[in-house]
Parts: sequence; structure tokens; C-alpha cells
Amino acid sequence: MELSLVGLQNAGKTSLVNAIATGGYREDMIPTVGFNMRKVVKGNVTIKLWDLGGQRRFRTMWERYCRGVSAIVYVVDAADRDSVPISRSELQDLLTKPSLSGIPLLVLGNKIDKSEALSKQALVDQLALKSITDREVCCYVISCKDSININSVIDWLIKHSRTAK
Ligand SMILES: Nc1nc2c(ncn2[C@@H]2O[C@H](COP(=O)(O)OP(=O)(O)OP(=O)(O)O)[C@@H](O)[C@H]2O)c(=O)[nH]1
Ligand SMILES: [Mg+2]
Repeated sequence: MELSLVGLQNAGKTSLVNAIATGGYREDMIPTVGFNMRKVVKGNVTIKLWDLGGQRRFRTMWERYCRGVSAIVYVVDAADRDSVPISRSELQDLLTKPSLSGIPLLVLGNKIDKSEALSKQALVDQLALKSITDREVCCYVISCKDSININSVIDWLIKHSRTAK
């Protein structure tokens, strides 16, 4: 299966790839320039992950790398409350692209190891996820640092690799 990871800079997309691939975590991450591709084998599924840069200048590439994927994974820094409105508008913008219609969406509120992180319900509300009715949407709150809910993410991904074929 093939999927794309999008979301604002510093959200933890590359950290999530590492968490899924190896369970590793580090603080001193380098911002992704453009994109990286990683292949991860989980059980009998090979997942091709497009890890996209979240800085503003890279966001126009998101659509191109989301076309034809089995799922879009949208990562949000749940502890950076000021960035959530921007995250919401970038997400809503992406989902209006006709080329991406119907692709299942997994929204992940990352960094819940931090005390200031939003709850899942607050995140669902602030990202207006209930207003997305044209595709399957699922939301988890996670921590790449403390490996919280990473297995749920992997299970969701594997489940969607089957339905995609
Ligand atoms: N506390 C905490 N910090 C995290 C977590 N996940 C990632 N980080 C930190 O957040 C910073 C950014 O992580 P990245 O994975 O590089 O973020 P990114 O979304 O790939 O950023 P771009 O590549 O610029 O789009 C790093 O310092 C990570 O260590 C987490 O679960 N908890
Ligand atoms: Mg990155």
C-alpha cells in the first residue's frame, strides 16, 4: 500500500515514520525538505510512505503526493494550540481537491505526552472533522515520543491496505 503523511512543520510526521518503522525517537530532528520516501514492512503488508515537508513552501506539493494513495495521514501537533487553526484550514483546503475525493483520512493529534496537548474531542472540534462527510475519517491522539497509540495507527493502516485492493 501507498500512503502520504501531511501536516504542518514540526507536527511530527518524520518522527511518526520512525515510530512505525523502528519504534525509535529523537529530539534533534531535521525539517523535511521536499519529501522522503520510506518503505516499511508490517506483517505481510509493505507500506510505501511519502513523508512530506510541512513548511509553507512545500504545502503546494501535498496534493500531488496524495493522489492515488490508499490513505492520507494528517499529523497535527496537539500541544501547539496556536497552530491548530492553520492546520485546520490547510486540511480543509487539501480535501477540496477533486483528485483526492474519497481517499480515507487518518488524523493524528501528536505529542499528547505534553500536558498542554488538546484532548481528542477538542481536536475533533477544532479541526471541524465532523464537517467532513465525503470520505472515511478516523482520529487518534498519539505520542511518537512515548509510543502511545502507535499500534492503533499501524492497525488502521494495515486494515486500509486490504480494503484498497
Ligand atoms: N514531546 C514530543 N515531541 C515530539 C513528538 N513527536 C515529535 N516530536 C518532536 O517534534 C519535532 C519535529 O518533529 P518532526 O518529526 O521532524 O516533524 P515533521 O512534521 O516531520 O516536520 P517537517 O518535516 O518540517 O514537516 C522534533 O523535535 C521531535 O522530536 C512527540 O510525540 N512528543
Ligand atoms: Mg519531517
